[in-house]
Amino acid sequence: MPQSSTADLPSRDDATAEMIAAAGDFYRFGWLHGTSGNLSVRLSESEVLITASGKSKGALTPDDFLIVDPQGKPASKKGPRPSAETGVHMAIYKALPEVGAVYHVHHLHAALCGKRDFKQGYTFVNDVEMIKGLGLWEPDAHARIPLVENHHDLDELARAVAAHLNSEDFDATVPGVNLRNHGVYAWGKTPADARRHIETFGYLFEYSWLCPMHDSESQAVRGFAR
Ligand SMILES: CSC[C@@H](O)[C@@H](O)C(=O)COP(=O)(O)O
Ligand SMILES: [Zn+2]
Repeated sequence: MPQSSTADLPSRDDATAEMIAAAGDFYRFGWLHGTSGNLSVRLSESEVLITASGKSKGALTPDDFLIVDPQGKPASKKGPRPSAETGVHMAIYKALPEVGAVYHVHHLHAALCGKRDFKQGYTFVNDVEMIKGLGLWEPDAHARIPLVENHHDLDELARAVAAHLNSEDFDATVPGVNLRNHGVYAWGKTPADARRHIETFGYLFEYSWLCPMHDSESQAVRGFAR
């Protein structure tokens, strides 16, 4: 699992604290109903700390995390089972060596936008201040938040995400992907970056769904000036 620098990677305790705090907030935002969602943080070139499968992410304790290797295999035979979607996390770390954290939530508006936009393959956002939360600061910044088909077979899902990240369509300036009828994955160099990106996607999907002239194309069609 090569990456540019391992110097700034967090300790297990710090990564655990970051994920418990982020997941608790995402749960209270209504993005992690039931046992949905999963979170991981890279600890070293060969270790990722990930949430255990089937836990309420609103009430995680340090025992609800385990270390897996780059293939997603648990480091210890004892302890909880890793997230069912460990393969998706590993596909992201493999394709994007600079990534240090991957967070996944089931955001309602992401699922709604995914249903609406699946044919075009992305949700288009522009003309909204919050786009800066993705690190896009140009005055005319826009983002095509990509949509990938969901698969019940989780190995197939991991392969679909890997194929997207390695495709010509992949735009590295947009730090996430929306899975059709499922939820959003966002990543970042640090846990704080991944958290900011998840929260920004949450806002952008709600805005896109709730605002009938949410992008410049829709504004033009409806005759709205900027
Ligand atoms: C609550 S069903 C959702 C799961 O199928 C999955 O998509 C999910 O997000 C949580 O799976 P988990 O194995 O707990 O990490
Ligand atoms: Zn999920």
